[in-house]
Amino acid sequence: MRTFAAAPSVLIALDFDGCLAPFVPDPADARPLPEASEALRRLATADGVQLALVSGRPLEQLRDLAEPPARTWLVGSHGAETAELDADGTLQRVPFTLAGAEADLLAEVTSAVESIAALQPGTWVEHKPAAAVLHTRTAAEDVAERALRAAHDGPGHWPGVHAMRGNQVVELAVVDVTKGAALTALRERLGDVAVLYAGDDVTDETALATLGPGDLGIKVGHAETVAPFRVADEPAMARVLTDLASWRASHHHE
Ligand SMILES: O=P(O)(O)OC[C@H]1O[C@H](O[C@H]2O[C@H](CO)[C@@H](O)[C@H](O)[C@H]2O)[C@H](O)[C@@H](O)[C@@H]1O
Repeated sequence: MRTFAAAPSVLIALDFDGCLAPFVPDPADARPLPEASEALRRLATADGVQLALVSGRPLEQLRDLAEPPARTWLVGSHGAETAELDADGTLQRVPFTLAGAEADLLAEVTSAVESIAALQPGTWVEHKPAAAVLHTRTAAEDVAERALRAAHDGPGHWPGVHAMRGNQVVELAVVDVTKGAALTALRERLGDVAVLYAGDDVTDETALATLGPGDLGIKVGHAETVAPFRVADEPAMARVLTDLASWRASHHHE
């Protein structure tokens, strides 16, 4: 981490749920830990540091829940949407629209997933610009597993549909995106930067897999990973960001 902190120019790219924000039953209640938010505020004003949040959340939701510092890059919907946050909180979007056929497919997928949720008590459907997400955190374990399998093996296998298992969710997207491809595009846009990426979920593995020499990959939690480093949970991740903010500040003054 000290070597990374000493690089002239760094991109610190972070997953949201399960990395900055602890899991909660209602996704609308998720918030970053205060220590993580404070560290991001310090990092945002440090020389040579760029910040990015890379999330499965739609962009506006990510901005409203995470309240990131101005000039933070936001990647939403697992990479389908990208924007930079202005000083006044406006999203400067890299354009994204669904093609007509994708929009039709999304309507069909949404209706199929709604039918599954209607049969499995405690499950519900989240609607995103390019995906429908079946949530099962508030269902009994056997019901959750049945619902996830039905969505994954049913509409999840339709041509043009990309199924992603997440933490007690399955997301069916009508565009072929990954956090890894989005992180690579962001790195190309920013030029010569060392990249720190941290995340907890399977979807974060595509981003962690893009990292190379000079970068820093951190897995949050106990799941299998390609990342060389690991922290136990969200509070431990917040401490990493706090240390990084301090080291970055002291390195700058050396
Ligand atoms: O890429 P992320 O920032 O980690 O977002 C992934 C998904 O996060 C949300 O769902 C997860 O967090 C919820 C709130 O803690 C929890 O209730 C749910 O079980 C988790 O899977 C969000 O609702 C999804 O849209 C994101 O794709």
